[in-house]
Amino acid sequence: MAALENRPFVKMNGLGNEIVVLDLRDAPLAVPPEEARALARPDVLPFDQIMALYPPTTEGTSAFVRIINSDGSESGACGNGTRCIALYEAGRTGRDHLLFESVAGLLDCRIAGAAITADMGVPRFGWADIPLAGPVADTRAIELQAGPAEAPVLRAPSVVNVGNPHAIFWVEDIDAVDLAHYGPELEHHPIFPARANISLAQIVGADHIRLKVWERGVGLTRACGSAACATAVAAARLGLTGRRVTVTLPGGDLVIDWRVSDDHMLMTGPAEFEFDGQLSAAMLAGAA
Ligand SMILES: N[C@@H](CCC[C@H](N)C(=O)O)C(=O)O
Repeated sequence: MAALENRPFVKMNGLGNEIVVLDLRDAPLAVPPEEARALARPDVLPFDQIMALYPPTTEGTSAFVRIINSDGSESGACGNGTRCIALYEAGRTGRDHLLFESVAGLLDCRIAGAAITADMGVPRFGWADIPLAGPVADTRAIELQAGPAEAPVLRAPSVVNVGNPHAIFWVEDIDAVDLAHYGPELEHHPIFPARANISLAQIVGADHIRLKVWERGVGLTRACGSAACATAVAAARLGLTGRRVTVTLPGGDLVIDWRVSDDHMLMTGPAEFEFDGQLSAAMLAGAA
């Protein structure tokens, strides 16, 4: 019998980032990677991330969340999924202030109408924090490029860890580069021992960035909240923007505020319920 058979699920999305919430607080089972991969098939229950909720370990928090990509790998952060679990838990409890634990730290979420703000913590910039394979002097622009050696299409990304690793390539026009082509090679580049989420970022103005993301363990997605945070802080570090920006992704806008008082990243955007159901043996075997 599949581990997750008969478990209820809730399908949600955050700006089109496809999220499945699995509330495992009453039966804390690990999510087997092969069951996640089977479920993610396009004809079964396609998702970008599973947000699996486990019993909390700290008083005052609702749950310990584990984040599973569609390839079965685990991540430390998922911004869009965080807003989804905040909305899910608000629906259960009627509360508008929710706290979750994650491997990357505490996630403090507040709901005000359609706007959900998640405190995504403090970014890390050290090469070993990203992690990179070896020391680099300045993580605002590292020596990495893609495309022909004599005329690279992408070069010198900023790298940031916001609970998960991100590389951000600054380009004139995000629509002029085929991210689906370069994403797989860059995600798996040996400079990133834990792989990385790969973004193309276009500075529109001091308070506006356009962004496309190739997510580690998933591929192209309509939105990535942690990439929006990573890009906002990387842009501010380079003096390309201020500390509060709107990030426009294919799925819509997020507002990122890199708070001056404590360097926490506050991400604001929507989340939506779609439908719910129960996982069957067939689904967990990859059958529609
Ligand atoms: N969709 C997410 C990011 C999910 C994790 C990522 N693919 C990784 O492996 O680090 C978001 O909204 O942040």
